[in-house]
Amino acid sequence: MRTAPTPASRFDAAGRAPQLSAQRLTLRAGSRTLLEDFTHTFYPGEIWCIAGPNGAGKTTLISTLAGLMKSAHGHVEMDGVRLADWPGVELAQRRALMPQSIRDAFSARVLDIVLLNRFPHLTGWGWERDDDRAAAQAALDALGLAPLASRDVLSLSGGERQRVALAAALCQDAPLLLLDEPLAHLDLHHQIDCFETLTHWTTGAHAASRTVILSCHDLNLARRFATHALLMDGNGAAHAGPVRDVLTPALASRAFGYPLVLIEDAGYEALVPAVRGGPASAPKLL
Ligand SMILES: Nc1ncnc2c1ncn2[C@@H]1O[C@H](COP(=O)(O)OP(=O)(O)OP(=O)(O)O)[C@@H](O)[C@H]1O
Repeated sequence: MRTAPTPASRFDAAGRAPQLSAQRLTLRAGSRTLLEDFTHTFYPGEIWCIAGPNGAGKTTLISTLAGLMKSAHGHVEMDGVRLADWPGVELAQRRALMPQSIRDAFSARVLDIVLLNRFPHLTGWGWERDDDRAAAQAALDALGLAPLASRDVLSLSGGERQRVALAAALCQDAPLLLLDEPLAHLDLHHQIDCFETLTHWTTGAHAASRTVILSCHDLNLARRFATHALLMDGNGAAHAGPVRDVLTPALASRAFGYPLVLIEDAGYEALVPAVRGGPASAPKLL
């Protein structure tokens, strides 16, 4: 989707102020253009799934939206201000990033690892206060991790460590969550728990202030739990919009280079890979 830049102060039809906006963003990796001239505004109350094939540029985009990578062209604004103009601590109070991979270099209790993400809120000598410890405990509770609070982080399984990383991002208490493959290593039950936690996090009293942008390879969970999707093809183009308008058989087949069909049963829908030589309903790739 390539659209003209819009003023950062633009409100949507529901009167919501933009939380994050990409203005004419172009992302490159070596000689490849991953995303070209992309302009889009993200509003509070939305859960965005960034989808696309391996190497399409999902991590690159999330890192750029977080202000950790420079774009080749264009810029990103948060609350109407360019990311580059935000002081570091204030930026960390406004957006939390969960990276794709975490490597722990030392032993530490799970609770203390989660508490590290309270750093943008610490004052004075930098010691955490009761409300910081309460925030860390609440984040662990939200993801069913309270029983692991005293465990050494080095002893966790891959899925447990992934959920602790998500708890740490939640504990940062920033209204914008940028999550790079938060479902990686999680079994189906915990993937759904994770999405339900994020849905709860962005609805109700918080719908006017909180946004989630995550990358995810499971198109069906995205169709069920995300409100919007951004589908990258890795060659510069992207489609952005309501999740069911974007993660369609036609658009997803083209982006992933494999025909997908949408099957429906008892009110449920699923995008599944077409069987080679199977029924003619599978879309032909253009
Ligand atoms: N320094 C670099 N030089 C050249 N290419 C790079 C460099 N860094 C990253 N890339 C390439 O940029 C592309 C986008 O990488 P990115 O990690 O953003 O993709 P992704 O969509 O998140 O992939 P995945 O689904 O595999 O996690 C990849 O093809 C990667 O090899």
